[in-house]
Amino acid sequence: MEALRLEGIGKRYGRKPILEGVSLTVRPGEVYALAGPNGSGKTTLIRLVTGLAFPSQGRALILGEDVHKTPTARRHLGAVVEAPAAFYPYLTGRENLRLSAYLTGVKEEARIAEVLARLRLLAVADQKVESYSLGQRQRLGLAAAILHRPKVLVLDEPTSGLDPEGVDLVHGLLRELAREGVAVLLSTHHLQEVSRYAHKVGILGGGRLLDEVALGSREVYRIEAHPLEGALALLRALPQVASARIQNGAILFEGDREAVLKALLNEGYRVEALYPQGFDLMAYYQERVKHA
Ligand SMILES: Nc1ncnc2c1ncn2[C@@H]1O[C@H](COP(=O)(O)OP(=O)(O)OP(=O)(O)O)[C@@H](O)[C@H]1O
Repeated sequence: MEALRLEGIGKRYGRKPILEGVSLTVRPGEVYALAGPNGSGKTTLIRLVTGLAFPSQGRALILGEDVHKTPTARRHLGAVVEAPAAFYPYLTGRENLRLSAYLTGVKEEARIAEVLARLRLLAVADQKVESYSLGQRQRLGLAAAILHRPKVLVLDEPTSGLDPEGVDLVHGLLRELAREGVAVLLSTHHLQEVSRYAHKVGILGGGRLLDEVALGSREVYRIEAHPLEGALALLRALPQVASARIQNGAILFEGDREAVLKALLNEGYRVEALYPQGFDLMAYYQERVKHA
């Protein structure tokens, strides 16, 4: 079963539709990254998923329970939505986590030390939060979110405001948590970094989920064929080709290379090279958003 399921969820503020009919699923152990230009609705979607906003349409299910109808649905959820998360400034990091532990029913003190260590906060654990840097607060927010070992973790731009070391730490942690079976949904503007370990990327634009890219399953090839424009038109007409475009004097295409080669040679095109190419998520994203 999916850990997180959105069914046609949407939000309007007054008469203004912000999001419409967004459906997606995140399975245990999967990392789902939400991307989209500023104002495309990433934060709104995350607020809907975490129950901070009420949907105008559709529903959000965590382990099969409706977030907005069943208060207990959120017991499996860990989240950082407003970053950095709010803490009592006059308490230490450890004391703040003790409070979160109490509220979420975590009894072991050792678990607090464990998450502090995991977020590399042990050195400042007994300092008041008011003395924390922005990055330290961000990491404390994540520590509080994972304290009760949630099965679903939802994060709004978890790496914003972090230094490169902090960014690596957070990506490493999310990758590990996914390996441990946690379902992770995060929003990000850092597609390149996230694409190294995310399983799916959802692209938001114009209030809708424009596309979903399953990473690791895209077969992309570069082919040098002449004449180029005619070859591109031919590839685009082939049912075995999902997408094709020109880049630096060659065609990048996604699809069945045998079928492409056969079709080009049959039509008398000159093929000089054909080789696999890593999927360029950034270029794909820009293309997708441009035509939204
Ligand atoms: N409470 C609200 N009332 C009215 N409009 C809102 C409200 N909250 C968000 N919006 C509008 O919804 C749209 C989506 O905003 P949202 O913050 O979800 O986008 P985002 O993709 O997270 O943007 P960014 O990348 O800048 O963080 C924006 O046009 C914003 O002005």
